[in-house]
Amino acid sequence: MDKEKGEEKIRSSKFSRICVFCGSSSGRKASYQDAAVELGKELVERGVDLVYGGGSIGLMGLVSQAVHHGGRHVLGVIPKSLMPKELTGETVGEVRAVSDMHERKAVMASQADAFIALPGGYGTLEELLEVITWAQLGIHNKPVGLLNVDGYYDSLLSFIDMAVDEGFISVAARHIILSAPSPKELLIKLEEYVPVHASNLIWEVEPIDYAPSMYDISLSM
Ligand SMILES: C/C(=C\CNc1ncnc2c1ncn2[C@@H]1O[C@H](COP(=O)(O)O)[C@@H](O)[C@H]1O)CO
Repeated sequence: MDKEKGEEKIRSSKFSRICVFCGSSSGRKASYQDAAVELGKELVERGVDLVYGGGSIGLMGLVSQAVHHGGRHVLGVIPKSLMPKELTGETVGEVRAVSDMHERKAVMASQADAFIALPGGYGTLEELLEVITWAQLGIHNKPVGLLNVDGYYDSLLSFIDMAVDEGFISVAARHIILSAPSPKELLIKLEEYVPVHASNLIWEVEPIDYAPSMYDISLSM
């Protein structure tokens, strides 16, 4: 059950909060911007809250505003040095200031039950690849999905398939990445995801303001 606007509302997702990585730019095609808004509305529809990198610029702004206007909680995690408004714009929802980019990623990851990457640039790719690597190492078991709007991630997926063929990524680790062309299809895949990539490693890191999730293997981030 999920309390929303004074009413009891049944959450139609098994996720409480999803982390979205996306461009601080809007991209050239309207379809990228439309997908960011559509993803935000889909999260609202399913009663899912958002954690993201803070800021109102680019696709980050569009997805966060869609979730906030739909009445769901938005948590933006921003390094103090990025907080001046000319860098990130006016952020909606709750803003948590952190000391650096490493802490930002750790907080975003610990606060989410799943990850979605919309189209984006270096920042998005770096955040995406880090959570995939963490899944491979068994630091978490949370689903990771690419919103492959208009085939934006086709060449990345082809590259990863090539890396599997060349023996640098295992077939099991390839299954960590889910992808779909629309938010609805992607969320269904994330909901149905069964982790196959297990690790026996025990991760012992100081927890940072940590709310454990059902997807965590150990208290790890
Ligand atoms: C660095 C400058 C402006 C960028 N402002 C950003 N504000 C908040 N978060 C950001 C910003 N730039 C990157 N991020 C993070 O990386 C991801 C997007 O990066 P991309 O390279 O645009 O894909 C995003 O998820 C944020 O976490 C002033 O020059």
